[in-house]
Amino acid sequence: MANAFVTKGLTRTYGEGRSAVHALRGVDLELPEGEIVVLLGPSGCGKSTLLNILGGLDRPTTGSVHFHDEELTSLSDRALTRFRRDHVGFVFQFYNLMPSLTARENVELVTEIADNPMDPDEALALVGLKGRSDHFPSQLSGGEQQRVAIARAVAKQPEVLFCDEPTGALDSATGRAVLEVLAEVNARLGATVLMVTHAANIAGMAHRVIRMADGQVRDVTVNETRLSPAEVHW
Ligand SMILES: Nc1ncnc2c1ncn2[C@@H]1O[C@H](COP(=O)(O)OP(=O)(O)OP(=O)(O)O)[C@@H](O)[C@H]1O
Repeated sequence: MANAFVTKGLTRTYGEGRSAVHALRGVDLELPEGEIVVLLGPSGCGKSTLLNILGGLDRPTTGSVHFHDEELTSLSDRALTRFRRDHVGFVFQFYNLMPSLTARENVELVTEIADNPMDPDEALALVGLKGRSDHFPSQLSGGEQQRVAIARAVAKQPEVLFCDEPTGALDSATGRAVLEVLAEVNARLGATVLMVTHAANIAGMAHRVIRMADGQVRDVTVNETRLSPAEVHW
Protein backbone atom coordinates (compact mmCIF):
# COMPACT_ATOMS: atom_id res chain seq x y z
CA MET A 1 0.00 0.00 0.00
CA ALA A 2 1.19 3.52 -0.75
CA ASN A 3 1.58 5.82 2.20
CA ALA A 4 -1.09 8.42 2.81
CA PHE A 5 1.16 10.35 5.21
CA VAL A 6 4.88 10.42 5.95
CA THR A 7 6.19 12.68 8.70
CA LYS A 8 9.83 13.42 9.43
CA GLY A 9 11.17 15.00 12.59
CA LEU A 10 7.93 16.77 13.50
CA THR A 11 8.09 19.09 16.45
CA ARG A 12 5.48 21.51 17.75
CA THR A 13 6.25 23.98 20.46
CA TYR A 14 3.61 26.27 21.93
CA GLY A 15 4.89 29.51 23.43
CA GLU A 16 8.46 30.55 24.01
CA GLY A 17 11.22 30.60 26.58
CA ARG A 18 10.58 29.21 30.02
CA SER A 19 6.86 28.81 29.43
CA ALA A 20 7.32 26.87 26.16
CA VAL A 21 5.37 23.61 25.88
CA HIS A 22 6.96 20.95 23.69
CA ALA A 23 3.85 19.14 22.46
CA LEU A 24 5.68 17.10 19.79
CA ARG A 25 9.35 16.21 20.15
CA GLY A 26 10.32 14.56 16.88
CA VAL A 27 7.65 12.36 15.29
CA ASP A 28 8.59 10.09 12.37
CA LEU A 29 5.65 8.12 10.99
CA GLU A 30 4.52 6.31 7.87
CA LEU A 31 0.78 5.79 7.55
CA PRO A 32 -0.34 3.56 4.67
CA GLU A 33 -3.54 4.59 2.93
CA GLY A 34 -6.81 2.76 3.52
CA GLU A 35 -6.16 1.77 7.14
CA ILE A 36 -7.95 2.43 10.40
CA VAL A 37 -5.27 3.88 12.67
CA VAL A 38 -5.84 4.39 16.38
CA LEU A 39 -3.69 6.87 18.27
CA LEU A 40 -3.39 6.18 22.01
CA GLY A 41 -1.53 7.84 24.85
CA PRO A 42 -1.95 9.74 28.11
CA SER A 43 -3.56 13.14 28.30
CA GLY A 44 -1.27 15.86 27.03
CA CYS A 45 1.09 13.55 25.10
CA GLY A 46 0.44 15.33 21.79
CA LYS A 47 -2.24 13.25 20.06
CA SER A 48 -4.54 16.11 19.07
CA THR A 49 -1.57 18.23 18.07
CA LEU A 50 -0.38 15.49 15.69
CA LEU A 51 -3.90 14.99 14.31
CA ASN A 52 -4.31 18.72 13.71
CA ILE A 53 -0.99 18.95 11.87
CA LEU A 54 -1.73 15.94 9.64
CA GLY A 55 -5.16 17.40 8.89
CA GLY A 56 -3.73 20.77 7.92
CA LEU A 57 -5.38 22.64 10.81
CA ASP A 58 -2.02 23.51 12.33
CA ARG A 59 1.62 23.61 11.25
CA PRO A 60 4.64 22.02 12.92
CA THR A 61 7.42 24.13 14.39
CA THR A 62 10.00 22.00 12.53
CA GLY A 63 9.92 18.88 10.40
CA SER A 64 7.92 17.85 7.35
CA VAL A 65 4.60 16.21 6.49
CA HIS A 66 3.94 14.61 3.12
CA PHE A 67 0.45 13.66 1.98
CA HIS A 68 1.16 11.34 -0.94
CA ASP A 69 3.59 13.39 -3.07
CA GLU A 70 2.61 16.75 -1.68
CA GLU A 71 4.60 18.38 1.10
CA LEU A 72 1.96 20.00 3.31
CA THR A 73 4.54 21.89 5.28
CA SER A 74 5.57 23.92 2.24
CA LEU A 75 2.03 24.92 1.21
CA SER A 76 0.68 28.45 1.48
CA ASP A 77 -2.27 29.00 3.83
CA ARG A 78 -4.55 29.04 0.82
CA ALA A 79 -3.23 25.78 -0.56
CA LEU A 80 -3.49 24.20 2.89
CA THR A 81 -7.13 25.25 3.08
CA ARG A 82 -7.67 23.64 -0.32
CA PHE A 83 -6.00 20.44 0.93
CA ARG A 84 -8.43 20.34 3.86
CA ARG A 85 -11.42 21.06 1.69
CA ASP A 86 -10.56 18.50 -0.99
CA HIS A 87 -9.04 15.59 0.91
CA VAL A 88 -9.95 15.42 4.59
CA GLY A 89 -12.96 15.20 6.87
CA PHE A 90 -13.02 15.88 10.61
CA VAL A 91 -15.15 14.42 13.39
CA PHE A 92 -14.76 15.84 16.90
CA GLN A 93 -15.94 14.76 20.34
CA PHE A 94 -18.63 17.43 20.43
CA TYR A 95 -20.39 17.20 17.14
CA ASN A 96 -20.23 20.88 16.14
CA LEU A 97 -23.52 20.77 14.28
CA MET A 98 -25.41 23.96 13.47
CA PRO A 99 -28.45 23.85 15.79
CA SER A 100 -30.66 25.90 13.47
CA LEU A 101 -30.13 23.57 10.50
CA THR A 102 -31.64 20.12 9.90
CA ALA A 103 -29.46 17.02 9.57
CA ARG A 104 -29.60 17.29 5.78
CA GLU A 105 -28.79 21.00 5.82
CA ASN A 106 -25.81 20.35 8.10
CA VAL A 107 -24.49 17.86 5.54
CA GLU A 108 -25.25 20.27 2.68
CA LEU A 109 -22.91 22.84 4.24
CA VAL A 110 -20.12 20.58 3.03
CA THR A 111 -21.57 19.08 -0.14
CA GLU A 112 -22.29 22.51 -1.59
CA ILE A 113 -18.60 23.39 -1.67
CA ALA A 114 -17.05 19.96 -2.35
CA ASP A 115 -15.77 18.83 -5.75
CA ASN A 116 -17.20 15.36 -5.88
CA PRO A 117 -19.76 15.07 -3.09
CA MET A 118 -22.21 12.31 -2.29
CA ASP A 119 -25.87 13.08 -2.22
CA PRO A 120 -26.57 14.32 1.36
CA ASP A 121 -29.37 11.79 1.80
CA GLU A 122 -27.05 8.99 0.70
CA ALA A 123 -24.49 10.09 3.29
CA LEU A 124 -27.19 10.13 5.98
CA ALA A 125 -28.36 6.67 4.85
CA LEU A 126 -24.77 5.40 5.14
CA VAL A 127 -24.74 6.32 8.83
CA GLY A 128 -28.18 4.79 9.41
CA LEU A 129 -30.14 8.03 9.57
CA LYS A 130 -32.34 7.68 6.54
CA GLY A 131 -35.67 9.15 7.52
CA ARG A 132 -34.16 11.58 10.06
CA SER A 133 -32.87 14.08 7.46
CA ASP A 134 -35.41 16.74 8.35
CA HIS A 135 -34.76 16.57 12.09
CA PHE A 136 -32.85 19.25 13.94
CA PRO A 137 -29.88 18.32 16.19
CA SER A 138 -32.00 18.92 19.32
CA GLN A 139 -34.37 16.19 18.12
CA LEU A 140 -31.54 13.64 17.87
CA SER A 141 -29.66 11.66 20.53
CA GLY A 142 -25.94 12.20 21.11
CA GLY A 143 -25.05 9.14 19.04
CA GLU A 144 -27.35 10.25 16.24
CA GLN A 145 -25.84 13.74 16.27
CA GLN A 146 -22.38 12.20 16.03
CA ARG A 147 -23.57 10.14 13.08
CA VAL A 148 -24.76 13.35 11.37
CA ALA A 149 -21.29 14.77 12.00
CA ILE A 150 -19.78 11.67 10.39
CA ALA A 151 -22.19 11.93 7.45
CA ARG A 152 -21.12 15.56 7.03
CA ALA A 153 -17.44 14.57 7.13
CA VAL A 154 -17.76 11.68 4.66
CA ALA A 155 -20.20 13.33 2.23
CA LYS A 156 -17.36 14.99 0.39
CA GLN A 157 -15.77 11.55 -0.07
CA PRO A 158 -12.56 12.43 1.74
CA GLU A 159 -9.47 10.30 1.42
CA VAL A 160 -8.79 10.72 5.12
CA LEU A 161 -11.17 10.97 8.05
CA PHE A 162 -9.72 12.44 11.25
CA CYS A 163 -11.62 11.63 14.42
CA ASP A 164 -10.68 13.18 17.77
CA GLU A 165 -12.37 11.22 20.58
CA PRO A 166 -15.43 10.47 18.42
CA THR A 167 -17.00 8.31 21.11
CA GLY A 168 -15.79 10.41 24.05
CA ALA A 169 -19.22 11.82 24.89
CA LEU A 170 -21.17 8.62 24.24
CA ASP A 171 -22.16 5.58 26.28
CA SER A 172 -20.62 2.33 25.09
CA ALA A 173 -23.61 1.00 23.12
CA THR A 174 -24.03 4.28 21.25
CA GLY A 175 -20.28 4.59 20.84
CA ARG A 176 -20.14 1.14 19.32
CA ALA A 177 -22.74 2.16 16.72
CA VAL A 178 -20.55 5.14 15.83
CA LEU A 179 -17.50 2.86 15.51
CA GLU A 180 -19.49 0.61 13.19
CA VAL A 181 -20.15 3.60 10.96
CA LEU A 182 -16.44 4.48 10.92
CA ALA A 183 -15.51 0.88 10.04
CA GLU A 184 -18.10 0.96 7.28
CA VAL A 185 -16.73 4.21 5.87
CA ASN A 186 -13.25 2.68 5.85
CA ALA A 187 -14.39 -0.55 4.20
CA ARG A 188 -16.88 0.88 1.71
CA LEU A 189 -15.25 4.16 0.73
CA GLY A 190 -11.64 3.09 1.32
CA ALA A 191 -11.03 6.19 3.45
CA THR A 192 -8.05 6.16 5.79
CA VAL A 193 -9.42 6.69 9.31
CA LEU A 194 -7.16 8.20 11.94
CA MET A 195 -8.77 8.15 15.38
CA VAL A 196 -7.54 9.62 18.66
CA THR A 197 -9.03 7.95 21.71
CA HIS A 198 -8.58 7.41 25.43
CA ALA A 199 -10.44 4.10 25.22
CA ALA A 200 -7.60 1.62 24.68
CA ASN A 201 -9.98 -1.21 23.80
CA ILE A 202 -10.96 0.57 20.59
CA ALA A 203 -7.45 -0.27 19.35
CA GLY A 204 -8.72 -3.83 18.74
CA MET A 205 -10.62 -2.72 15.64
CA ALA A 206 -7.67 -0.86 14.10
CA HIS A 207 -5.27 -2.09 11.43
CA ARG A 208 -2.50 -0.13 13.13
CA VAL A 209 -2.08 1.22 16.65
CA ILE A 210 0.24 4.09 17.51
CA ARG A 211 1.13 4.68 21.14
CA MET A 212 2.47 8.10 22.05
CA ALA A 213 4.05 9.42 25.21
CA ASP A 214 5.57 12.76 25.99
CA GLY A 215 5.40 14.14 22.45
CA GLN A 216 6.93 11.07 20.80
CA VAL A 217 5.82 7.83 19.19
CA ARG A 218 6.70 5.02 21.58
CA ASP A 219 5.33 2.07 19.70
CA VAL A 220 3.56 1.14 16.46
CA THR A 221 1.82 -2.23 16.20
CA VAL A 222 -0.12 -3.88 13.40
CA ASN A 223 -3.08 -6.04 14.44
CA GLU A 224 -2.93 -9.50 12.85
CA THR A 225 -6.61 -9.98 13.58
CA ARG A 226 -9.07 -7.18 14.12
CA LEU A 227 -12.14 -7.03 16.32
CA SER A 228 -15.43 -5.98 14.83
CA PRO A 229 -16.84 -2.84 16.48
CA ALA A 230 -19.51 -5.06 18.10
CA GLU A 231 -16.73 -6.87 19.97
CA VAL A 232 -15.17 -3.67 21.33
CA HIS A 233 -16.02 -2.98 24.97
CA TRP A 234 -15.05 -0.05 27.14
N1 LIG B 1 -2.80 26.16 21.86
C1 LIG B 1 -1.99 25.70 22.82
N2 LIG B 1 -1.22 26.54 23.54
C2 LIG B 1 -0.38 26.06 24.49
N3 LIG B 1 -0.24 24.76 24.80
C3 LIG B 1 -0.97 23.88 24.12
C4 LIG B 1 -1.90 24.31 23.10
N4 LIG B 1 -2.50 23.19 22.59
C5 LIG B 1 -1.98 22.14 23.25
N5 LIG B 1 -1.06 22.55 24.17
C6 LIG B 1 -0.26 21.69 25.07
O1 LIG B 1 0.43 20.75 24.27
C7 LIG B 1 0.47 19.48 24.90
C8 LIG B 1 -0.14 18.43 23.98
O2 LIG B 1 -1.54 18.69 23.84
P1 LIG B 1 -2.52 17.77 22.99
O3 LIG B 1 -3.87 18.39 23.04
O4 LIG B 1 -1.92 17.49 21.67
O5 LIG B 1 -2.49 16.41 23.85
P2 LIG B 1 -3.46 15.17 23.79
O6 LIG B 1 -2.58 13.97 23.87
O7 LIG B 1 -4.37 15.27 22.63
O8 LIG B 1 -4.25 15.34 25.15
P3 LIG B 1 -5.75 14.92 25.57
O9 LIG B 1 -5.76 13.42 25.49
O10 LIG B 1 -5.87 15.43 26.97
O11 LIG B 1 -6.68 15.57 24.60
C9 LIG B 1 -0.26 19.64 26.22
O12 LIG B 1 0.70 19.88 27.23
C10 LIG B 1 -1.12 20.87 25.98
O13 LIG B 1 -1.35 21.56 27.20
